[in-house]
Amino acid sequence: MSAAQFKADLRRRAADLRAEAFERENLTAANLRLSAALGDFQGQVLAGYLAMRSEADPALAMAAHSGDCCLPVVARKAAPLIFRAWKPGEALVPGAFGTHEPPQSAPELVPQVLIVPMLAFDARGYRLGYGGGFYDRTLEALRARGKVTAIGFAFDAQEADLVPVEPTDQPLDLIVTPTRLIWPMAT
Ligand SMILES: Nc1nc2c(c(=O)[nH]1)N(C=O)[C@@H](CNc1ccc(C(=O)N[C@@H](CCC(=O)O)C(=O)O)cc1)CN2
Ligand SMILES: Nc1ncnc2c1ncn2[C@@H]1O[C@H](COP(=O)(O)OP(=O)(O)OP(=O)(O)O)[C@@H](O)[C@H]1O
Repeated sequence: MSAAQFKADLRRRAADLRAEAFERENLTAANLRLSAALGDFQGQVLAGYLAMRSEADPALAMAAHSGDCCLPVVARKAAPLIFRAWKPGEALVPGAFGTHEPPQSAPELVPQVLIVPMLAFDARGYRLGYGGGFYDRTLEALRARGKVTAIGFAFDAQEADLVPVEPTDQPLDLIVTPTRLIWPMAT
């Protein structure tokens, strides 16, 4: 089975596991842990996300961040995401794939630290998203420009033994769950 097929299979199972975890997990605890981790990045531009489906919602940690915040915007398919400035409570407009995004009038920002959503992760820091390759392309482009920190935010139940890896996959620098801070092991 190819990594891509295996990923598609894992995606379906991971979505079910995440939905179950979403019902029982404590997002306040998770956000406190995320906020603590973001303490090292005060004053830096933070990219968060607007939680969809059963994603762990980072809204509290975004609101507590001391520094500019932005949200991802799908500029086009098979391209890196762009980011537009946003503060909790500000208006959003409908975007691609059922997302919501800041309006075009919001300035484009280049994040220095990102909270990254996902379906599954492993202890090496590899992650599985919805399959668009958006965060992989985005992190590749940002890392080519300079220092950037990618923090995965997830429920513990989203940990997989080994997420299948393709050459284009960009690993996470840190993963925050309601109970743990995971510093990915070198591969
Ligand atoms: N909250 C959140 N915002 C985000 C992302 C995300 O993963 N989570 N993105 C991360 O990239 C970008 C949006 N990309 C997305 C890509 C695909 C799907 C999606 O629903 N895919 C379908 C399959 C669609 C198809 O095959 O045509 C699915 O998963 O069922 C959603 C968002 C930017 N904003
Ligand atoms: N930097 C890149 N350049 C070219 N193709 C890429 C790049 N990054 C990812 N891809 C391609 O995009 C496709 C989807 O990637 P993948 O399955 O890793 O997405 P994902 O991590 O689940 O999604 P996302 O990053 O949007 O949350 C793969 O076929 C991969 O080959």
